Amino acid sequence: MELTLSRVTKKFGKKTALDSISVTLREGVCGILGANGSGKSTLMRILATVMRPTDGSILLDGKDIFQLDADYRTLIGYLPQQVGYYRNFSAERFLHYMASLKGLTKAQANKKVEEMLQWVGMEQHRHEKIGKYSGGMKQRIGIAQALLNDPKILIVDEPTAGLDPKERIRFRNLLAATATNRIVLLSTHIVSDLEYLANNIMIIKDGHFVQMDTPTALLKAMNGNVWTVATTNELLADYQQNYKVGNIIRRENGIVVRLLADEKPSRQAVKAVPNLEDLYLYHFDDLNETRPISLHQN
Ligand SMILES: Nc1ncnc2c1ncn2[C@@H]1O[C@H](COP(=O)(O)OP(=O)(O)OP(=O)(O)O)[C@@H](O)[C@H]1O
Repeated sequence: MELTLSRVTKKFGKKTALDSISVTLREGVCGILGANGSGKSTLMRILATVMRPTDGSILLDGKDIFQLDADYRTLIGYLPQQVGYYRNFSAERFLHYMASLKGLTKAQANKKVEEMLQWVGMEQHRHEKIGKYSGGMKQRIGIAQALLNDPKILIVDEPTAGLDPKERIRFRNLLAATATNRIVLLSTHIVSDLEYLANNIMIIKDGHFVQMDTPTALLKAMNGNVWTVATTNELLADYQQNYKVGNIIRRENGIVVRLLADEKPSRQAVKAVPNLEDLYLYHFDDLNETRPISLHQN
């Protein structure tokens, strides 16, 4: 199965949210990595056919998804960033409602709702109202509804935003278990979501396609660009001014800075093994703005 995007463009008035994206997606998890506002949700909405592109085409095995229409929609599962849950519905009622919208028969729905409630560990909460659920519980019901029709293409938009670490890991594990024999598209700006999950990572920036490759290949390309440097408080500002700086670790006898540089930034710098945070920092340069630098006290 192949989903082929050719020159997919989306404009909102003068704003170009997606600019001529061409890429082919195959089975496995593809993580779409981009800073806030880079166009991830727009791309997901278009792939879910909630929105049409201004230009370009998307073919599923050679057929236009908008022409396939309902035949395409029966193949997809979509968990949007914001789900309009019915707060007064219980999980069980909500899943039955979604199953009927997806065209499952009563017998199919009974079987699938039961299976999903158990799979996401919500069987004990099935009669409670969704309005009372935690963020993580809502996301588990969200992924359950997306999988009711056993979709061949699963689209999940920033599913772990706002979840606590335990729920995030739980959700990631659920997603990992769904990845065989489907195209799974997962948008995120949280790199750790992709570490264990993604077969491929697509990087988009300001609506542009930057690159797509396996995490291993993306990290290999950064070999020799990531360094750690033991320094002092006084010299820290210099490094921050001249390099993209990631984690700063404070130790009793000084500071260790992780930074990106094409060449050895100082005599005492030591080459580090690149990780996905470095990749994010390399492309987006806004680690310091979007997330506070973690100050580990050793
Ligand atoms: N309906 C809309 N009308 C006007 N502009 C929009 C609309 N939807 C998105 N945009 C703009 O398009 C750009 C891409 O937005 P999009 O929501 O796709 O980004 P994103 O990467 O998903 O961001 P986030 O991580 O914050 O959700 C942004 O500049 C956004 O303001």
